[in-house]
Amino acid sequence: MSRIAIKTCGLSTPETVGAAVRAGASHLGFIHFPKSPRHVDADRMKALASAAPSHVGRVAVLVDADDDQIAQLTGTGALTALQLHGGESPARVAAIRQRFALPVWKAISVKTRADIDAASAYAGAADLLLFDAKTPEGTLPGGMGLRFDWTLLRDVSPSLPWGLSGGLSADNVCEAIRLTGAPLVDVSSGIEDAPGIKSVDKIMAFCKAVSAC
Ligand SMILES: O=C(O)c1ccccc1NCC(=O)[C@H](O)[C@H](O)COP(=O)(O)O
Repeated sequence: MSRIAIKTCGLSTPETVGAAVRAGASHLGFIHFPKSPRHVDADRMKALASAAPSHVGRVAVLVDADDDQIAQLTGTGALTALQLHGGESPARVAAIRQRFALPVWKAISVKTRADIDAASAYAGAADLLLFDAKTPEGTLPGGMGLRFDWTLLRDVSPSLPWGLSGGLSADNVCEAIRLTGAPLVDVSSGIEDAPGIKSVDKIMAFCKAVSAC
């Protein structure tokens, strides 16, 4: 496994889960958001997550989900974390973390340095911040293959564990890590042939690139 943690996100088949595990991903991400081409329903998510070995993190990605939706995914031990990728406030993040007793990752949409600075409001509420590119109004809040200006993270010491996301691929991930010092990288579009269609070859290439950085 690479010294940099890797989350391969938007997995929806046993084949690509297996490939990510073999390639050395530290975390597997599953999207539960019907508007996404990567959406998996609760039963499928639990089956995919349960099939992964216990040393690999299994993260459910949700967008402004209510407690009933979250309850359908949790409680079986299949998941190890919840990633909140909508407009959840610090208070809502803290409430979800307390009610569901799972670590919570909060995605932070970044366009400017102010977006990064404002993420300190999640200290004490979230367990990890995932800095991702801000996406255009009316599109998906993540998984768009867009990157932000990585130099915005220079000289930043986030108050929480953190990761970098948005527009990463095997070709650019080492530059991203060099510029930001990210301890965790998250990828979706960069390991796909088309939205929602993961590529085993690209999963392998991404993880190999990270471990060679
Ligand atoms: O991937 C999706 O379809 C998605 C939909 C709604 C909310 C979040 C979503 N993805 C979250 C992720 O963690 C992605 O890996 C992250 O945004 C990076 O995506 P990409 O730029 O495509 O690598």
